[in-house]
Amino acid sequence: MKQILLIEDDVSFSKMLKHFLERHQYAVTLSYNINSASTLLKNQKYDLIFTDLRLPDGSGIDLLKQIKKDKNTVPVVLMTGYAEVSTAVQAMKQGAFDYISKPFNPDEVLEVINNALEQKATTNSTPEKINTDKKNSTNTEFVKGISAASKTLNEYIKLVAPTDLSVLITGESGTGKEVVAKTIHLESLRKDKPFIPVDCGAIPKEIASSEFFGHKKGSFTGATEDKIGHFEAANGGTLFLDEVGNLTYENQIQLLRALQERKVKPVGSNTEINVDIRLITATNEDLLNAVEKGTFREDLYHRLNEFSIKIPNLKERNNDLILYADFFLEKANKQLNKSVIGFSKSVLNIFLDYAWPGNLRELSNVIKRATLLTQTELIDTNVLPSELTQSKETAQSNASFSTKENEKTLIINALKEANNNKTNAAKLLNITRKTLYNKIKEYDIN
Ligand SMILES: Nc1ncnc2c1ncn2[C@@H]1O[C@H](COP(=O)(O)OP(=O)(O)OP(=O)(O)O)[C@@H](O)[C@H]1O
Repeated sequence: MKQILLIEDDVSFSKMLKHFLERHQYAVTLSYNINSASTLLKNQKYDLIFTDLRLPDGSGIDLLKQIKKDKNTVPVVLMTGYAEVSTAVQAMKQGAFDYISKPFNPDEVLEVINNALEQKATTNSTPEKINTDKKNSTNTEFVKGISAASKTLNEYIKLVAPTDLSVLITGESGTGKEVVAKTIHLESLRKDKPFIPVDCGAIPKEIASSEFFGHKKGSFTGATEDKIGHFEAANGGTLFLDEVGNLTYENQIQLLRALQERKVKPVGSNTEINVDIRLITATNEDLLNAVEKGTFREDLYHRLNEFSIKIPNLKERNNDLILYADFFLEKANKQLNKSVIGFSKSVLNIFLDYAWPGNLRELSNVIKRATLLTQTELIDTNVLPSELTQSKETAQSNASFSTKENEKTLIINALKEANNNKTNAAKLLNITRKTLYNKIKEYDIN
């Protein structure tokens, strides 16, 4: 029988909860303050800790910190009053498994407990809940989306990564082409070798061969030192050529030759160097069109395009938006040393309605700026750039219905994604479980 330590100073409420849990086959030990809970924790192992936020001798967060300090991996769930939700969210950032706000719905309690115990069974380490769920095992800053478009993308990445196929990544600016290239590298057998990104659009054509293949000291004016080229630097690993459509015809020939022969010769050298690289390229222009126009070599195009991946625009993966917004907020908080908790409802609606022409990069920038400007716990509309709020105003007259519809669809999708698990669906939507329950009722979702 699973052991739960329940810490709650409201005697009648704690007894009621204890009976309820015992009826559901849990063994419950009661404690009314932090002091006695700490003693109990020293002497016995529990599977779960359920603690009130406010206790007579301190806060549930103090206890949580102590538990984490002792490297105890027991999941901690906080119970809060409605007004304390923001503190509870902070607690989750400190490693609490979840929080549940009073008054409880019995189903909610059981669901949270099941989730916490399941999590405990599958992990031996402290749960860094939100982030580990979203990131892949290689620990890049790659958030896996949950929309259908993202799922296909993730599937392609997973399939192609362990091969040595050349990958051509296409997608609009800011959709994450470089992040995907890096993720492929990190999920490949070459992950311990270098990943060398090169922006082909930024290399003047006169020095492109020296950049790619290196040069010998004195081989041309200005060559004051030997220089290692990108191919050699990437040896054993992955070379990522961004904006590959910008290469001149002559550079394309040199590149093709190096890829075919797997050898490079630094400018001014007589010796060829063997190179073993995996090539990933990216472009936001239509390379096939360039091939048709004769500005991009067809043989090189096929050499680069052994496998192609198209990254969807952010608008095509609206269901991922809140997930990404949450990720960028966490990142901005860390970078700016702030602790903004989330977004107001109107901001989320604006985010969901906006076209995001600059894709994930624009979302990231908007959130970083808003985080910097926010003096309260939530990002509100007053810190959004005018292009977002203006487009909302013009859209507002005919979009209020679609916003509600949007919300309902988002909730249904999140529930589907989470296999009907309300806790996980609420997390995907970045709302509390309580709000999710209310909305399920409001929209009459089964
Ligand atoms: N899956 C993802 N998870 C987390 N962050 C992401 C993801 N995809 C993109 N980003 C972030 O979005 C921003 C843009 O990504 P990136 O530079 O890879 O886009 P890009 O398509 O290569 O852009 P460009 O075409 O302008 O070179 C970066 O800040 C990146 O960290």
